[in-house]
Amino acid sequence: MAKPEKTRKNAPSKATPAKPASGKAAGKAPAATIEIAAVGPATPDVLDRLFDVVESRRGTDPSVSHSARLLARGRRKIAQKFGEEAVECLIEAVADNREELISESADVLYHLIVMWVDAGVKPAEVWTELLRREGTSGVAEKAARPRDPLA
Ligand SMILES: N=c1c2ncn([C@@H]3O[C@H](COP(=O)(O)OP(=O)(O)OP(=O)(O)O)[C@@H](O)[C@H]3O)c2ncn1[C@@H]1O[C@H](COP(=O)(O)O)[C@@H](O)[C@H]1O
Repeated sequence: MAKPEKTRKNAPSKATPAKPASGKAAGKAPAATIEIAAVGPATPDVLDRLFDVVESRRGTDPSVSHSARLLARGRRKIAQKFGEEAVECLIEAVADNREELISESADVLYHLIVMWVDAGVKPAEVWTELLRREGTSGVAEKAARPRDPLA
């Protein structure tokens, strides 16, 4: 049976695009900040805040918190949900559905954060790993790996 549409799907986006760059910034990639009406700027800080909220839900009433419900169901269920959301995300990417890709991406990030909470991984540990990789081309990193003689 087809699953009912998720409540968050196709919800009207509060995001409005940042103003076009001008002057020195023109031509550069857009900054990782967008203005959200009545909420404020959306930056990667939102992921840290989301982590704190999800972590605070651990052990609370699953009837009022989806995070509490997922955490109570355990690692396998959490991993399964993350996998499902990742597949839904890639389907929208392949279909070139931009708005749905944004919505599914948010689902993926939320479920990834639930997985971090369950596994005891802190966002700062992931940010540190990303910073460590910053500036190293993936091509160069792959070329520097020890070669597998059986490959
Ligand atoms: N970002 C999210 C978020 N994204 C998706 N979802 C929920 O994830 C659920 C996914 O629905 P599915 O039908 O795929 O999953 P399911 O209900 O587990 O179904 P089954 O697969 O078990 O049958 C929906 O209920 C969505 O609303 C989220 N729930 C919560 N958040 C954030 O987490 C915060 C805390 O939420 P609560 O823990 O619910 O208080 C919220 O304030 C939000 O910021």
